[in-house]
Amino acid sequence: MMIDSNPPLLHHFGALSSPNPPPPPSNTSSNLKCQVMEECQLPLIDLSGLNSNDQKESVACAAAICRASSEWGFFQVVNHGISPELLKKMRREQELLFQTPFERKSTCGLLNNSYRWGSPPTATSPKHFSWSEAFHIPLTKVSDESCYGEFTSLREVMTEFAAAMSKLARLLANILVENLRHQRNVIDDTCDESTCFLRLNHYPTCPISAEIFGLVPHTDSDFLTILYQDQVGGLQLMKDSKWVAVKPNQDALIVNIGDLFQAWSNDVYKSVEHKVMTNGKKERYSIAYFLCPSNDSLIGSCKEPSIYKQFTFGEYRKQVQEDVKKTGHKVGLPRFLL
Ligand SMILES: C=C1C[C@]23C[C@@]1(O)CC[C@H]2[C@@]12CC[C@H](O)[C@@](C)(C(=O)O1)[C@H]2[C@@H]3C(=O)O
Ligand SMILES: O=C(O)CCC(=O)C(=O)O
Ligand SMILES: [Fe+2]
Repeated sequence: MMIDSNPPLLHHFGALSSPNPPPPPSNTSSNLKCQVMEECQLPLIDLSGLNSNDQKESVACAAAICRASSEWGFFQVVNHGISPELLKKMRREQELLFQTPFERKSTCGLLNNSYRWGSPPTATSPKHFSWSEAFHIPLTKVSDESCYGEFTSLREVMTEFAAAMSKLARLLANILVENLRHQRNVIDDTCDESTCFLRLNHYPTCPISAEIFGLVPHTDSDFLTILYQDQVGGLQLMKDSKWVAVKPNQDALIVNIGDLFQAWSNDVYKSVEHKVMTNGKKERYSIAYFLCPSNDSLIGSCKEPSIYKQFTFGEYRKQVQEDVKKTGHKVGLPRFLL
């Protein structure tokens, strides 16, 4: 019997689509507009500017971060302080992890039992289905020996990787907070090691159609996300009401603003919708670091009049989960408009 490392995506997708053969996900109006895909270079920011002795240069670098967060909600950073060796080691461990037989990944308690595939499990239509698998791990569990079984080297590398991503995420988030001249340090007050997440994503090749989602369109529910992707491509984001494809850059990490920074900044920083499209020939890997606060953290606007009701992060997550369960998709911030 052949042992498969991939989850039964084809079987599950087929069951959601009828008649035979399965059609691609039905196009929303915004998807229809993107038949000819534009590829974009995200704003590229060299973080070595932040350490410059020339104050003008460090101020300009911080300003570029804030401008991109407001105009694009997305940017890429080079000279980010995470060594290429560590990134390479992390990718190798990620590949080995996902090559583990599906039965084992999904049942043996690996990484805090955080394995998921084709999510959400409640998807009833192809347009809510994600052709991917992931481990979504709370940072508190990253160094926990009991989460790894025989994957001992994964633990060592992932602990180092998570620490480096945390440091970078905090650096960027604090620049964004300071830019709005806010007194309280919202990041240091609400986020710590125990509240953030690391998500290891794997997008197996998809033999059906390039119009199937690797990850359904969504915004991230955090303050900000740092993404380490491979060179395959497939990430797309909304820019000026059009889907544009992100051109991979092997020296860069991608940063995107999440819903909490949009709410806190009263729409100055933008949490932009993004998605991943599948590839028929090449599998794809990425890792996302989510800078999240504790569930009881109150998120309110840093200035008046506020566009959104105040909410705790716990309330926000609950609402997202309820919406995904009921409607198949995340509604997000519009639920909290005043
Ligand atoms: C299918 C879904 C799971 C997800 C919410 C969503 O409707 C869309 C994308 C998913 C995502 C990706 C980023 C974060 O990991 C996450 C917590 C989020 O806010 O959107 C997850 C959601 C999830 O895994 O529950
Ligand atoms: O894999 C990617 O490029 C994006 C992943 C993502 O959006 C997420 O994990 O929230
Ligand atoms: Fe995302």
